[in-house]
Amino acid sequence: MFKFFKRKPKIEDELKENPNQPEKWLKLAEENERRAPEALKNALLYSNGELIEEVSKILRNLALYREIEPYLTEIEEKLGKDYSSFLKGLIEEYRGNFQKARNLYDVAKNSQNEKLSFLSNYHIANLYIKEGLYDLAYKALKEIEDKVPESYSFEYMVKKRELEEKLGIGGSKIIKSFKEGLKKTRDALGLSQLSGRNVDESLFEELEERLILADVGVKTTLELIDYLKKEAKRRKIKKSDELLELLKEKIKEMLRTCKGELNLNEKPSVILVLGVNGVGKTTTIGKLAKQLKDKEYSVVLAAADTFRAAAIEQLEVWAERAGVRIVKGQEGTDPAAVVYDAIQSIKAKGEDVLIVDTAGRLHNKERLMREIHKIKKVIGREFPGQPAEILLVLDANTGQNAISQAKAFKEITDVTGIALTKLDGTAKGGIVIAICNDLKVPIKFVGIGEKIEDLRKFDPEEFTEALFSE
Ligand SMILES: Nc1nc2c(ncn2[C@@H]2O[C@H](COP(=O)(O)OP(=O)(O)OP(=O)(O)O)[C@@H](O)[C@H]2O)c(=O)[nH]1
Repeated sequence: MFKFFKRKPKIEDELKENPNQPEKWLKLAEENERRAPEALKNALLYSNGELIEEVSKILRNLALYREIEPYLTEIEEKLGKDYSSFLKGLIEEYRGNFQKARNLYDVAKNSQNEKLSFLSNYHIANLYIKEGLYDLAYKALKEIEDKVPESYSFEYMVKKRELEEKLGIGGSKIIKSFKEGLKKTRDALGLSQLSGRNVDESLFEELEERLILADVGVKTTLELIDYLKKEAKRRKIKKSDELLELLKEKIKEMLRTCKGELNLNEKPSVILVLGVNGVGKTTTIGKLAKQLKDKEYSVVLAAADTFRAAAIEQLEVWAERAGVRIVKGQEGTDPAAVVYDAIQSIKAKGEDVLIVDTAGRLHNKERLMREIHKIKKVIGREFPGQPAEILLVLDANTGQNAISQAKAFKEITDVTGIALTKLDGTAKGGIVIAICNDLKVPIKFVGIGEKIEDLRKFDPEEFTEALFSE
């Protein structure tokens, strides 16, 4: 007997019979692209909005943004403005109108439907990421961290972790002491007081004033303000928070060009340290010696600032503190002779790093120039191509003066890196941006206190975040 084979009813027939099967409308949308827009609309309506996540995924996969538009009015009437705004947001995002999309998601993000609220914030965060506004993206993600649906949990976690990496937060990347160290500058800049304002001429003027007060320097300040004005116009930025985000990312971009590792590729590596008296040269040498020793380098100091006995003694104190050897001469000894002795000594003992302290009398430039050239010659004769690093120590408190000092030293010798001290004691931390932008010399270290551990490798993200974030 032939069993009568009942043809499996087509989805359409089943839905004709009973349209209230939202999952089936989804399936129809996936199988029949021509009917997909109407099917997605029905899936959404018959599920009373619960299938918004699945509907938006199919909409995105099939790029049916134009085709869904005719159904938005009915969706708004039956489900509400939050749903139609979210879908319009998807359409604008697809078209690359990020600002418009964000405004539409803003309407949907407070929806009663937790999933719709999550999706709207998630899309807002993604748009901020696309525009490089990482802090705002992170804030948007943080707002929804307890609303993440299972289907998004991995993707959400990865995105959040990536942002934490970019922003250098979480973990101990922005160390407390560093943030404290920059408190005076952060307070002086007072950028958080500019939050929630409209973007207008008075805001730009106030921002300009604060940047100059923090010693960013007129040239760099005007460059930054000019950039912000152009970008605010191009991106149609209305709120100060987005503008400040842009400023932060621009400063990071600027400072990244000044990031540099200490050059220790040779053995031994000779580091020549320059700087006028009082900037913190000896202290910085002590801190650096300790840091390198902690990294298993064997370090020797050469007291080639023989002009004053006090300088020799002071270096001895720091050598003691850091637990490293020191080679010195008598007060008044030829500095190059001290360096020669130090070189013979480390050649005999096979140490890794020689840090040479030099005199800091810039007022007698001719003499200083002769001294430094002679020292460099002795070093170069013994170790061709060295010194490996010529580190100029500048005092952040001296503000724009530090720049003229740096320019003077650059006339005497090439400078391969800067150590900027006393950032903790100054409200003029903006000098870091000015030095970077004016001198184009890598900033290798910043000093943030008198203690031996108060020397940080310069990290543009860490520095900028510490300037901006409370
Ligand atoms: N707050 C603070 N003080 C610092 C920092 N670096 C150095 N100092 C202080 O600045 C003063 C001068 O430091 P020195 O290392 O003696 O400066 P120098 O360049 O060697 O000066 P001379 O010894 O005269 O050659 C000292 O009191 C240091 O403790 C820093 O990063 N923060």
